[in-house]
Amino acid sequence: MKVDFALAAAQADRAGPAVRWGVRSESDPLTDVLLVAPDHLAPVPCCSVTREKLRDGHRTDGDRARAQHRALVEALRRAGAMPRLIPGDPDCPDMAYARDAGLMTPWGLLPLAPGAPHRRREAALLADRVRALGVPVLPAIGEGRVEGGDISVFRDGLVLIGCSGERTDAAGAAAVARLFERHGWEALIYAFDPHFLHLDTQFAALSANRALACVDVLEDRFLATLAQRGIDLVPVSYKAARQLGCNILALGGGRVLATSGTGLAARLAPLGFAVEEVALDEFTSCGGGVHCLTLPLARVPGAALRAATVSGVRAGAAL
Ligand SMILES: NC(=[NH2+])NCCC[C@H](N)C(=O)O
Repeated sequence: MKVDFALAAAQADRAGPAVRWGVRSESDPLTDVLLVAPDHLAPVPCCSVTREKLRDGHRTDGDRARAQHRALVEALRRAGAMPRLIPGDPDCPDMAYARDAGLMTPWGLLPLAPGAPHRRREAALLADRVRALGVPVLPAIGEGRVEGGDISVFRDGLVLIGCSGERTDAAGAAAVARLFERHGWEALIYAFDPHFLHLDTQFAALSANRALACVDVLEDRFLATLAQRGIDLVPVSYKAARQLGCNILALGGGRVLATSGTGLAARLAPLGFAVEEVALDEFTSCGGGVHCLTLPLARVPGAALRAATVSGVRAGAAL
């Protein structure tokens, strides 16, 4: 699935001024989402899950990865979100994890500063490609290291920032916190061990007051802080989290996309969530799931109706 810049620009033109770029939460209805084509996906021994898979003989099957990615794109489209697919780069084997090199804020895309050396080039590439879609791009983060998998723009006024010291360090976390605090948001920084890679492998929003959480791994102080903010947690085991079972994407209105095989659909149905599962083992074997593969560009409160009404037009313009 090759996508070039001319096509990206055409997508931008057809989207027109109707798109309200920006994300104020992890669970408002998702209307526009960026993905990076996985043509150059390869397992890099840069995180615990991938190291374990390589030890067990895993090799990426490119055709299978592309087919799984296409199914993810289709699931997003069916859910009323417009997928924007940009090309990856031959020197960036992890760039399909679109979440990590940039952060969509309420004020535009913030190019980040990945801590993993092999991912550093991604930030500038992503920023250029996102700009070509017509999305406002902010000045890049100036200090420290930050990856998007560590940031949860949880709900309007509250951002959570994971800080392992490796992918995201104290200076980078503080720089992101300052940006949000300048706009009157509360920013909470949570320090954890680099073994767990990113905050989004242990924690992900389901709604404005509920999240999936690997409670065995998250520290009690952080769990208490979440409880004080009125956030209820649905526990996920450490084994499930290693299979990216925490790494879900809330679509808004109680709809959720998850990696298949995690049993979340049955667990979340009684809580009123409709979970669609997508097979993504080519990607989970390289350490990332649905949340890592998607970078929301626009979430619009109350947009479900709009997405449903115009989905024919929007789908026609996508990809
Ligand atoms: N947001 C995420 N959890 N991304 C997962 C990225 C996985 C990738 N192999 C890396 O280690 O960088």
